[in-house]
Amino acid sequence: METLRWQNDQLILLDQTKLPSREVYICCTRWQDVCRAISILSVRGAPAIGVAAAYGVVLAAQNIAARQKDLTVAKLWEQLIPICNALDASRPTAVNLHWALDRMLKKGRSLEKAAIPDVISALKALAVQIHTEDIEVNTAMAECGAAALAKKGTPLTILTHCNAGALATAGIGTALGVIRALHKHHLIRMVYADETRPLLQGARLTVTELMDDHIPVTLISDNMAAWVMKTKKVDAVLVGADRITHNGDTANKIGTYGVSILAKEHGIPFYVVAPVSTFDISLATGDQIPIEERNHDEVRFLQGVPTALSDAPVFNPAFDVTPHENIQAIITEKGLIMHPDDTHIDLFFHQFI
Ligand SMILES: CSC[C@H]1O[C@H](OP(=O)(O)O)[C@H](O)[C@@H]1O
Repeated sequence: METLRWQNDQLILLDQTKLPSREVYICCTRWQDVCRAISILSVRGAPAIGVAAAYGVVLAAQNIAARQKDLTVAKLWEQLIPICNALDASRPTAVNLHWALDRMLKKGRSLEKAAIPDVISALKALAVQIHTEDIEVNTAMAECGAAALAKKGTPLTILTHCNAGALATAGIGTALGVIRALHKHHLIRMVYADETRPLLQGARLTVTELMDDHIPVTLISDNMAAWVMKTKKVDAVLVGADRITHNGDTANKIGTYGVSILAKEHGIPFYVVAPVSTFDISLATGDQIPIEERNHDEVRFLQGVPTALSDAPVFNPAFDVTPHENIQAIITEKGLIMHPDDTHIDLFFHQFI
């Protein structure tokens, strides 16, 4: 399975809403196709949607240039800015989406004197670079995380929430990347994967990824996490992230905050695995992170089967925020930030960024 591929000036996306039963690919020829795929989670995961959105800008630029023969660069940007805004608004929480679009816009602005074909080529090259960077960053994070966790040298039991795997990125994943690296060194005893209601990214995606890689995995419902921590000697919790603020507060899939409290209660270290592009240090604390609220039917139905009355009142936040005090370390491609807080994050960015 390939999360996304740029081929013949089109973006091919694996439709994750159809997994695990069907492996269906969507061919995106317009930016609107990408916008819709992001909003309905055909493509999902903070890093993956950033890469997809970058290609969405290329599709828009290609189509505008093909339709408008006397196009100037100024006119091209006049039309691309609202398109970037629409892509940015498709999912408000994951900051990688915003950073990728910001890089595309900055590249465009730097080419105001170039010929249109050169602008299109430069945008395509940058989107490919953003794609390639994510693959490389995943590998670096995996090695960094595995080195930190392998200290004891004994196989580990891990609990994870949602899907922070290859299906959430362009590479081997963030949290699942670390798990893959540990498995390569025979250091995974078992991975307990929360099903992650309401959209079941854990059951549908994480379990599929780990079984495909012959990594020991056990699917649990979300309400089993506490009992698994108490009875199954969990060594660590590993999760991904969608946005990390200056003090280390971390937005991730709904349910992550609760898992962090359970981990604290059981004395289990809780790790966030995220690339530097997931940090948004312009926000001081997690209560400033925009939390996406999604369609209420996502909670009223399970895979199309009603589980509540059609007019049952619903609250459906797609993310929650784990306070930095609950996080043992943030694992990035540049190294670990132990006990993340303002000071440690400032030190990290000063040293590495
Ligand atoms: C590699 S981090 C992916 C991150 O995104 C997921 O959310 P969604 O499936 O709604 O895109 C979840 O928060 C994961 O941790």
